[in-house]
Amino acid sequence: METRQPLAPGDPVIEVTDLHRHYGSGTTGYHAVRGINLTVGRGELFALLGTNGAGKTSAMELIEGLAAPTGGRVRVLGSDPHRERAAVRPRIGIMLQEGGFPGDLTVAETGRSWAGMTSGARPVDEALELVGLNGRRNVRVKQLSGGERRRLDLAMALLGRPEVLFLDEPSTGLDPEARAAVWRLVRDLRAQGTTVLLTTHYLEEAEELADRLAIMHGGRVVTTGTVAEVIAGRPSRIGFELPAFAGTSLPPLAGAHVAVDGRKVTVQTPRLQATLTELLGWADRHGIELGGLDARSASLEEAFLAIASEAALEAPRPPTDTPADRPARRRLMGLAR
Ligand SMILES: Nc1ncnc2c1ncn2[C@@H]1O[C@H](COP(=O)(O)OP(=O)(O)OP(=O)(O)O)[C@@H](O)[C@H]1O
Repeated sequence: METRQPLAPGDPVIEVTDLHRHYGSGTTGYHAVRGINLTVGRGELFALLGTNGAGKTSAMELIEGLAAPTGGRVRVLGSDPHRERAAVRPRIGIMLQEGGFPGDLTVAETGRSWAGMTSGARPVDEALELVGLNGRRNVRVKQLSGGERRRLDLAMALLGRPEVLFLDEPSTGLDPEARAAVWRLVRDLRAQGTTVLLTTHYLEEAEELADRLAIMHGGRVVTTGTVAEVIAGRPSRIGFELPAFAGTSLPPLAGAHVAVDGRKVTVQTPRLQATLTELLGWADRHGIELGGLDARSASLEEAFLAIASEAALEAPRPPTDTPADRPARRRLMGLAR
């Protein structure tokens, strides 16, 4: 009989040490994952972000056990997910970027055939209900909209009632309402103790959901931490337009960086409140109206763009031809037609 190690909240569920992935060999080979380290605790939602081609999917596949690493070590629920996949697979759920389920099967038939390959711990109807697809049970997969297919991919990942859920760009192609519903579902699953590793291009999604995140570039993790930690130290921004005849020059704004483009002014400052107070006091004293005044703390998006452009100066260049890696991924899951 299967024995499950009881895990306490926060116990490491995913442990990745010095992970490498190399595709091909010689001059045509490419080192896509270059020594990443990360740990995800039980019930934690960790988001893997990065520029296109940063190596997120390549790393995810190794952590999911779909491929063997070139170097380094992965442990999921204490086991090697590739070599000990029979032990790990029933306890994890994987939502691929494109599920690739046969188009001629109906939603319910897809659920039944996929349930046969999982522990079957969650009934098909319950999984379809969770993603709002119960009303589409008798529709063929090829007749589903892109967003509905995405939700079917998620429902299939939930069938085994997984302890660890891997979500590869889960809300791509979803309308705002469906995206909000997926976020609610992911939050509920996490609240029930499910550990989630997620890749996304939507920084808002990471901001909404992630307990911690890592930003990858050129196969490496360039930054990791909570959203607040990643944003910390990034300057806030004040933008406004001066009137045609301001009649006086801007105040010194200690510690801030000021860029003037015609009448448009952008101020970057590590001390938003102090700089804004100084600026508004100056405008008030001189009777100057600051047009379109906008002051905001650094967002994850700004932090991401700054980090990515800093990292791009040092990162290796990827190959120019795009390999057909996604079909390979479906094949690894046993889904290719
Ligand atoms: N099968 C393969 N053979 C050779 N190179 C590959 C293969 N699969 C991926 N790569 C290369 O490895 C790099 C990382 O790709 P990967 O798909 O992991 O990045 P990603 O961060 O998921 O990108 P995206 O955000 O665009 O999905 C890319 O330069 C890609 O071209």
